[in-house]
Amino acid sequence: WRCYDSTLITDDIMFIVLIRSKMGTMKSLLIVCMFVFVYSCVSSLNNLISLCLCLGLANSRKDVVTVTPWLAPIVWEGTFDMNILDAIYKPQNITVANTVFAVGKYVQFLKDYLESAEQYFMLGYRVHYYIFTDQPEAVPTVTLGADRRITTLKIPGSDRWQEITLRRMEMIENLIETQLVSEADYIFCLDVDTKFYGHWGAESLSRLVAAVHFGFYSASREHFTYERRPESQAYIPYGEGDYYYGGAMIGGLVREVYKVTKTCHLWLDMDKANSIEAVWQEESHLNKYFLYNKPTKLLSPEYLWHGPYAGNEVKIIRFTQVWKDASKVRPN
Ligand SMILES: CC(=O)N[C@H]1[C@@H](OP(=O)(O)OP(=O)(O)OC[C@H]2O[C@@H](n3ccc(=O)[nH]c3=O)[C@H](O)[C@@H]2O)O[C@H](CO)[C@H](O)[C@@H]1O
Ligand SMILES: [Mn+2]
Repeated sequence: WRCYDSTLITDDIMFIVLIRSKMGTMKSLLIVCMFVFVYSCVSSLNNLISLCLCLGLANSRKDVVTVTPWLAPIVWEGTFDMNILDAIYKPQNITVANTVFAVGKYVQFLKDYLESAEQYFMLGYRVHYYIFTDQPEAVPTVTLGADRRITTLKIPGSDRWQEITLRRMEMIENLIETQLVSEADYIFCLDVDTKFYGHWGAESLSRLVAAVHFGFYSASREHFTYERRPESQAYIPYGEGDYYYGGAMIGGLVREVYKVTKTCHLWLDMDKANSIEAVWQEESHLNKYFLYNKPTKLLSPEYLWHGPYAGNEVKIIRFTQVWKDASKVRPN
């Protein structure tokens, strides 16, 4: 059952890429055919499916990097086959939790968020939205698909937007601890000032999933806006760092995301005790966490974009920030 382990699939991809670059196309094709034959004789059907996926799709995007230096896939349009992925994940009967916070004026984003999620997010899977808000009465009534439901959780408001965004770590940690360990398999924690515009499905599932921030996917690491003050727990020195990840998306197995939120909550508390707030609040801490706990899958900026128009490499927008006048919607 190698398909369940993304790193093993990646091994296969690397093997194919390696022989294609070392030999001519005909020779490598012959070797691949022999390999497929031997492979199919000795492996399960699932292994063969995994190999076919790699043969067909591994090199289909030449304009973008599709694998990290630690061999985690970076998900771009054209690098995966939904039929194969659904054949793997659907039989597992998984439940996907989705947390979203709508505090103060941000409740206005809920309608579009939920309606678009119902059109594109994890269709065909059991989805449970958990909406944290200070105004449960303002949660819109949205028609949900079969096997999809909403739980509204009342939380206090705040007069600082930074406090609202960074407190998400602690609240998600508590939710997982008290409920989700027994209620869900995977979780995605997303920003609410957003909208889905395209398919977001099982290709996004893995043990620990991060999204490459749209502003930095082609930037060099010196330009990443990591926290640079050594006094903060989020500190990352110049010369270190892999990618700059967006705070608007944390995903993965419930138990893995629990570790993210617990650790970041601890670091946020330590910073608070030292009267320091990281430059991008919990996003800075998240970047520190992912530097030392590498995500097993990265979502390309298709999954965290910043407007309705696609870019050069971004051929499809799946999930995007919506425009907001921060001075009008934030409390400070
Ligand atoms: C695209 C992206 O990666 N965005 C991140 C970025 O700025 P953003 O400008 O995207 O932050 P933001 O104002 O959207 O706040 C993040 C989230 O906190 C919630 N919220 C915030 C304010 C408020 O009054 N009410 C409320 O409910 C809401 O769910 C919102 O989506 O940096 C923030 C930390 O500084 C977060 O890490 C965001 O996820
Ligand atoms: Mn946002």
